[in-house]
Amino acid sequence: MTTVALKDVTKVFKDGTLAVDKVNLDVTDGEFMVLLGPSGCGKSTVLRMVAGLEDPTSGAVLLNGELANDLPPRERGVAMVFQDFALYPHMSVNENIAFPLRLAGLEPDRRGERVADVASALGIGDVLARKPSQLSGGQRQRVAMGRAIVRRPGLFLMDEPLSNLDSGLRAELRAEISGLTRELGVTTVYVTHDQAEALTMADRVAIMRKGVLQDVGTPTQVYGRPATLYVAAFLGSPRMNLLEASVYVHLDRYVTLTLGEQALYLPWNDIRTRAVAHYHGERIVVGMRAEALTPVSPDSPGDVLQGRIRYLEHHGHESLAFLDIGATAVVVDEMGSGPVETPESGQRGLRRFGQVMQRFAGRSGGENEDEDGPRGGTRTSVLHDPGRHHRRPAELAVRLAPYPAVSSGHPMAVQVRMDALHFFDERGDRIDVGWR
Ligand SMILES: Nc1ncnc2c1ncn2[C@@H]1O[C@H](COP(=O)(O)OP(=O)(O)OP(=O)(O)O)[C@@H](O)[C@H]1O
Repeated sequence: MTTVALKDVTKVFKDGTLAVDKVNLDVTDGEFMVLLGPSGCGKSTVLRMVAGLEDPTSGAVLLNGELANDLPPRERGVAMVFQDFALYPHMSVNENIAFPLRLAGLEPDRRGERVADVASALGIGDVLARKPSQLSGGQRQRVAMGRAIVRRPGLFLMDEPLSNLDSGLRAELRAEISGLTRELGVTTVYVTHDQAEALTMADRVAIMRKGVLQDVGTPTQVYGRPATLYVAAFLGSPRMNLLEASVYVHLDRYVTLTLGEQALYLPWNDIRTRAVAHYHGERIVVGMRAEALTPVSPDSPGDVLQGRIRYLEHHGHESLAFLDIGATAVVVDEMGSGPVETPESGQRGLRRFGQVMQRFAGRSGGENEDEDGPRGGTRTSVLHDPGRHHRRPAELAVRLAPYPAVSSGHPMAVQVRMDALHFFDERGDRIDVGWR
């Protein structure tokens, strides 16, 4: 059995880079925990501190409830699998997998049995005599996995193990890896920047941004009830529509959410209305995923937003329409990576890269200079900071059947599923509406 606990773990590198900022996380026995976040957010540093390859600057790493800060890596009972899995090129697959057992002094017969078991579980039993150069990328990664599990570790640490593989193989291997670790009952911490990997493989997902843990929960929880605007924007494809809304309370009747030129109404008897009513006279962010929006005819009654198609994207199995609804979108710096505010750290360069990419994708209406979203960076308001550009005209993403008989410029109305709305305050934290 292995449990992992991080208590207020912080890592500041020698050059002053704050890579991990007071992270608290519990991984239970047998759990498959995925650390998810963009490049540079500190995921690998967390993993390396659990492995003992990096010392925390402050805070505690506990393994099975015991303080492990000073425990050497080899005494931690962990096996690591990296993105660039280094196999010994001169050894056969068999010898590669058996290597840790040889080091541990296991007899040849027992080694052979263990290797055969592992190889058959991973579907590489027929290539045991080959050298790594004679294997496909997927087979090589399976051998690396085999070498990690053959020692029967208490804890697997995997750092982007699939990122060098093509997408078909990734999908196949992610099912295999999560199936295998569950079968073995081994506690696993798995690092990725790929939300599909996280949502399909994890028992729970821990989402990081700029060294700060944003949210921890089952895939359903973090997708269905994101704790911050950042998590809301990071998870899901297409991205959640995040619209700036002004709140106005009509006591005992309803609450108006004004979205630019249009409005939605929350009836007073709706359980969520009271929580949102606290923001009377203020601006909040209303989140709506594409699945909460259904195209309807323009004269339909009810919770309907009117718009015009700005552009269409065809994805084969579906098409997406992006509607201009005369509202303002809140842009979260989801590409922002790197550590928390250290001026010399290249942060600005990374941001600028994000801006260039956004412009390249035709998605930027503002300059986005110095963006800082929720839980990370300088924690400024995402809504009320006149010196920063966090907004642009909203392009409401709506799902349509493949190749619909509409085109850019067409008017379109969408019915909003009011029970599927998400609300965030000016700091980007979820407004607790007392349900879900
Ligand atoms: N030895 C080091 N010295 C200084 N800074 C470092 C060092 N190692 C990592 N960093 C910085 O710490 C931050 C977190 O890095 P880390 O590798 O943990 O991120 P990550 O989320 O795993 O990113 P990626 O997915 O790109 O590997 C980054 O800004 C990185 O540049």
